[in-house]
Amino acid sequence: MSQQLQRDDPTGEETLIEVEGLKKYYGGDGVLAPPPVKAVDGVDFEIKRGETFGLVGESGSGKSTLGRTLIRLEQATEGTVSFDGTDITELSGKDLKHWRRNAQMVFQDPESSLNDRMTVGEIVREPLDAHDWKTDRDRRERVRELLEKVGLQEEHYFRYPHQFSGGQRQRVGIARALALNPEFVVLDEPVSALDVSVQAKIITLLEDLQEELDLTYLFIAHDLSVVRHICDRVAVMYLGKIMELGETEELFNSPSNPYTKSLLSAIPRPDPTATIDRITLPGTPPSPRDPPQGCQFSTRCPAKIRPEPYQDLDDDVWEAIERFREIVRERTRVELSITDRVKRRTGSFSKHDDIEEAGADLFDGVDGPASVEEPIERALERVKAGHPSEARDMLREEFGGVCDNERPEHYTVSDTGRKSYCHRHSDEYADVEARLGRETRGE
Ligand SMILES: Nc1ncnc2c1ncn2[C@@H]1O[C@H](COP(=O)(O)OP(=O)(O)OP(=O)(O)O)[C@@H](O)[C@H]1O
Repeated sequence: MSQQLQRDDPTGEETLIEVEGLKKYYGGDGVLAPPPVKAVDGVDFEIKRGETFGLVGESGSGKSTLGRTLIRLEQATEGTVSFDGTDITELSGKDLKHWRRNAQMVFQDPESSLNDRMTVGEIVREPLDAHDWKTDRDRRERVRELLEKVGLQEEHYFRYPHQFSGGQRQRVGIARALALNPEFVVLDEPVSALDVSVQAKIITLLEDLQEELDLTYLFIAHDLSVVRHICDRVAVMYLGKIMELGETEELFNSPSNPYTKSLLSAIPRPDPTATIDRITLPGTPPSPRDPPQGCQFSTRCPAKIRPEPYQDLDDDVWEAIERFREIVRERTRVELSITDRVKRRTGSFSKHDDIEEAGADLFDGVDGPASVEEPIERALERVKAGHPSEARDMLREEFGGVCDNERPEHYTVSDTGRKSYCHRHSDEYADVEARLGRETRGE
């Protein structure tokens, strides 16, 4: 049942960008370096010509990095990005410079992305100069034309960004991005920094420009209502991975992935009597330097699959185990000083002694079988001795199921080709709905 995301093309529309196995890691070079930050950790998808493709997810999930890597502002660590059939991760020198005209970016914060010492005319003109575009006179003419296109006036040419409102500055940013007539534009939170009334105007402008200039957009956003309004398809990211990808309305109306469900359940609804249960995620997202071994979402997933021996364990006990594992994982993030390490070696380490209390709080009044107590006790001792990573691994071995240990596949979950990254879509397990329904009904 597994397929790569880019293989299916139910719409038959033309592909502009095809992404395969794309990874972008930061750091991690050298023997003594800490592990790399896995900002984008293996994504596959395609963007159709003329569409607006949305990218959503919590802060730090890798959206901006993915956008930047698609247009070669970052060099991919692994994988390919084909633009109209050319693998742009391989381009260099003149070929890269020439290709850059095709793909541009509009940034979130028009305040800091525009050089305050240059006039608006100079800012918009800069890419034309850099690419030696036609003559001086043509460039000036082009800038005037662009200012008009984005709703600014000719007299704005000689003004400076600080003389403009946030919305006007973003118009300048858009004019600059369009200067070289790109086919593809990455819009990285283009309206997040603006007042709501201004947001609507900029969104309308972007839609009009798309229509007029046949643009293809990658639209990165936190605000899900804006995404729902503007995007044809959406990909939901978590910890460098695409959790679900599909047509916007369908994905918003009937999400399949537990992460998408929890993300969408947090949107305030116009009808307060609507019976959508809010899913509150426990814990914090793991560090992208040390992502979970199995599904990226496994440490917080409300639909996580339990291992066979614990299928019938009391829910309260299971919940306490999961929370205890979270606390132990948090301890693995604590950096130890040299003194701490010496103390650890001499057996006088006490920094993590409070784990005892946390464990007592969690398991107090919870009646678990001896088979649970014993591994918890062993883990407590390892944490206290200053080895939380060992405790974490022991706990995973004992209580970890398929979600903790194996990366899921992307399953096709609808007739339109929507994909979701979750073990529960396999026939072997109860589906997400069944599990979350049970959870919210308190069964
Ligand atoms: N140049 C860099 N060097 C090291 N780590 C980086 C760099 N750029 C991004 N990261 C890390 O990569 C991860 C993904 O960051 P990214 O900015 O792509 O996420 P995001 O989803 O766009 O978040 P936000 O919505 O806050 O912008 C984060 O952990 C971030 O700290």
